[in-house]
Amino acid sequence: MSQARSADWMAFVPLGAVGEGSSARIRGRSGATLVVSRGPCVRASSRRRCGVPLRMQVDGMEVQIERSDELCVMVNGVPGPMATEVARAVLRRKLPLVPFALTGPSVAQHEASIDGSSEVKLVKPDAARSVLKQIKAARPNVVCVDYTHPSSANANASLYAECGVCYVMGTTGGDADAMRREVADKAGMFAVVAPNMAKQIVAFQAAMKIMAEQFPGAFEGYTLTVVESHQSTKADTSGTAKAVVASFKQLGLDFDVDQIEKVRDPEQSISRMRVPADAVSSGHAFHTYHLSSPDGSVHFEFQHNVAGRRVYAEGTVDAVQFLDRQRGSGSASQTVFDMIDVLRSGSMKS
Ligand SMILES: NC(=O)C1=CN([C@@H]2O[C@H](COP(=O)(O)OP(=O)(O)OC[C@H]3O[C@@H](n4cnc5c(N)ncnc54)[C@H](OP(=O)(O)O)[C@@H]3O)[C@@H](O)[C@H]2O)C=CC1
Ligand SMILES: O=C(O)C1=N[C@H](C(=O)O)C[C@H](O)C1
Repeated sequence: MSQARSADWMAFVPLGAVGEGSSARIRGRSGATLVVSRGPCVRASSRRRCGVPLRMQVDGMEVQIERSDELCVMVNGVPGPMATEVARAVLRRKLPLVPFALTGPSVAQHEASIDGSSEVKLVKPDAARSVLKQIKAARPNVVCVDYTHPSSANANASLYAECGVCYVMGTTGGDADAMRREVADKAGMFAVVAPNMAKQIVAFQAAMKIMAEQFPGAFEGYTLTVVESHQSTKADTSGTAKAVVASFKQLGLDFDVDQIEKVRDPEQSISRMRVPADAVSSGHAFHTYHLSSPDGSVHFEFQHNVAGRRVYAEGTVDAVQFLDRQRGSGSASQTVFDMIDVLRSGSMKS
């Protein structure tokens, strides 16, 4: 029985891990009981079940999912650092974490442990559709969180829409307009798409947007420089910087996102951007936006510097809970949101 793992909502047992004719009883975090037994399939029971359990085969395992209409969260991109951080935040908030995560094609491991307490089975892109459809069938109120790779953001968004799974898209570098159109066109779909989930940075983005809307052209003739430093593994130009640049353009600055300077060299991050050494590779986002008047006599500088990722993870879970309330509210006048909408709704906690 050493390989048998329990979640409150699912039996997740390699065939062969339980002896023929034997069974085991495991108590989950919320007190729900899981009964695992060897037979033609693995059987499980839970206090929250509603209806006949669904059986699925994943990577040589037979898994039985208890049906339930409670909110649960599937975090895709594990074992990537951002997805892992969100999975931790889901557990901290005591929300049910789906023990499956879509993962990248080159990921060698088959499972990941979240804080040593919850195991997540990693699902390669070729099995993603089948697994997601089955999870949706058993757990209609699942919400997916996507922290994957710029190159997979739109394909994953299309898959969520195809399966009717509401989602929070944190992955940057995709075509956000295409995602919004797809969600808007599909009945019952809700999504939050945003390049930054940190409450205070979202407030800064909102302030710049409001300034640009109320005072278009106020910085006409000024010059702008934008420099952003991130860990060397970051694939794209910061999506946050691109969003802020859109407001600067409305304020009259002649600037293209191609002019955003990216710092990905650890030495530069430390010496030039003053990133703490322990955050250089483990995760950081240091942004400086500098505006100068035509004669050089007036300067503005805006800066937001984040070490680590926890602030985004907390905001992401706020977005999940916001989406869950939206879809449950019965009013569907808006179905696609950004984090400014989430902030305005009062749903952001810290
Ligand atoms: N909105 C926000 O607040 C924030 C957004 N981000 C964004 O989140 C994204 C992820 O960041 P980070 O964790 O640092 O990135 P990493 O590139 O370090 O990790 C991404 C993970 O996703 C995996 N992956 C690749 N393709 C797929 C796929 N098709 N399906 C599922 N998983 C896949 C990768 O696997 P493999 O190694 O095989 O490629 C990797 O394990 C980035 O776009 C980043 O900009 C980050 C922080 C905050
Ligand atoms: O990749 C990251 O790390 C981050 N990505 C987001 C972005 O592209 O703006 C948000 C933050 O900068 C961290």
